Amino acid sequence: MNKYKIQTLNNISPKGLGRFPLERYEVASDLSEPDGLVLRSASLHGMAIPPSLKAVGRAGAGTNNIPVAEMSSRGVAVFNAPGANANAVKELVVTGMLLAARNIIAAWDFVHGLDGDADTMGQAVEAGKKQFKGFELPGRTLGVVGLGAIGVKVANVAQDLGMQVIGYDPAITVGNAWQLDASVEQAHTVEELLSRSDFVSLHVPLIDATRGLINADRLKLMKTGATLLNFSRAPIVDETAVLQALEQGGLHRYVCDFPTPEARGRAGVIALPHLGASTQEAEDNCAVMVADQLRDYLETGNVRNSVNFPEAVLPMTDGAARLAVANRNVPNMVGQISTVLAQRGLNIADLLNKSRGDLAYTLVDVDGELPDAVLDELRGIDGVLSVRAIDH
Ligand SMILES: NC(=O)C1=CN([C@@H]2O[C@H](COP(=O)(O)OP(=O)(O)OC[C@H]3O[C@@H](n4cnc5c(N)ncnc54)[C@H](O)[C@@H]3O)[C@@H](O)[C@H]2O)C=CC1
Ligand SMILES: O=C(O)CCC(=O)C(=O)O
Repeated sequence: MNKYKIQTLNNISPKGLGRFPLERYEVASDLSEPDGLVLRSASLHGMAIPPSLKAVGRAGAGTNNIPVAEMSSRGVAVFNAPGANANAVKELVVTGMLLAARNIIAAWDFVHGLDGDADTMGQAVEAGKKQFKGFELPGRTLGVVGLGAIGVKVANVAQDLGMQVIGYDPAITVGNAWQLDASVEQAHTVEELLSRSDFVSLHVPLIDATRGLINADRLKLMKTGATLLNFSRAPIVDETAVLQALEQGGLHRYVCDFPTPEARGRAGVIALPHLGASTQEAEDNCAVMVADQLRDYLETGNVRNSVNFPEAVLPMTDGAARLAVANRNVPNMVGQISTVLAQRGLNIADLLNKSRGDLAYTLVDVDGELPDAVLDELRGIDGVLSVRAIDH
């Protein structure tokens, strides 16, 4: 049996990579003809996609670094690790609110600039500290844009800290709505949320609809002295407009995880080096989750937590050979697939067909073996994107 080849494009937690058994997998950062890629923030945009590729595992949440539509058109499944780093981001958002509220960065810099003996330093501390007087969180309003895995955790912890919380997410899932503290209030528009919040925290994916979500016009709606936190992605915020709002005194702080040359060192900007998911726990959780999902997909064809393929789980039929076909979601694809199998005298023992948007996915267990000629014939059907016999 051939080994599956997994290429890593970033440092991936050994705990996750350890889920690929050595007798069935070769895992390396440098190998040819990979079956699967595992990555964090490495960009696949513009990269040549090897024809051998069957699956991509994003050990994290955001998939804007992956050309998902192109992967779909090649029948390549893309997986991520929903929620696996959400607690890490939540903790950094709370840190960000406190850094902003208590003027910690400026105070820290002030202490670094002190010199002299203990008495001199003590006097400077007591004289200087008044410039860093902050404010407390209870009673302040936090607006959370995007109530997914991270947004819900941020909303709930802020509620626990005594804050008023309002949230905006027109596509909140039922599962996330169940997780949300009942006291979190719904904002009906981004504008309403911005105008009512002392802190605004963004937790949306970078997609066309969220690019530039926070622009000059919307910044004008924010309360004077409010703080904006962006732990989502840089382009969700119009940074030029944010820097202007800081300079004009409308905005108190901009806390973000995405430093740029323009923002670095500017008054009011607290920029961190994309640290949201950088905890041992989150790195382990993400790597383990995507490794398990990739293994399941490669070894059984089952799909869990894909961002482009439908969820598809079919127990393996004993003694059967499994076929996995990704195709365009158009009529008569299952009919054509089963006709080819019937013409080749292959009996279908079990079948699952699921669709998601423009893509459909079919798992077929057939009695006996699946000759290569059958796979080639299936690949020739108009609308078929990828065909795989599961090697088990
Ligand atoms: N700084 C860091 O290290 C990290 C950053 N992230 C970023 O955070 C984003 C969110 O992560 P998760 O919460 O795990 O994702 P998620 O998919 O669980 O939640 C995203 C939520 O945003 C909502 N949404 C989408 N468009 C919206 C819009 N226009 N207005 C309001 N809500 C909208 C969705 O309905 C969904 O509920 C990721 O896509 C990624 O870009 C995620 C993890 C780590
Ligand atoms: O892997 C990382 O550190 C980045 C995490 C992230 O941005 C994400 O999960 O979307």
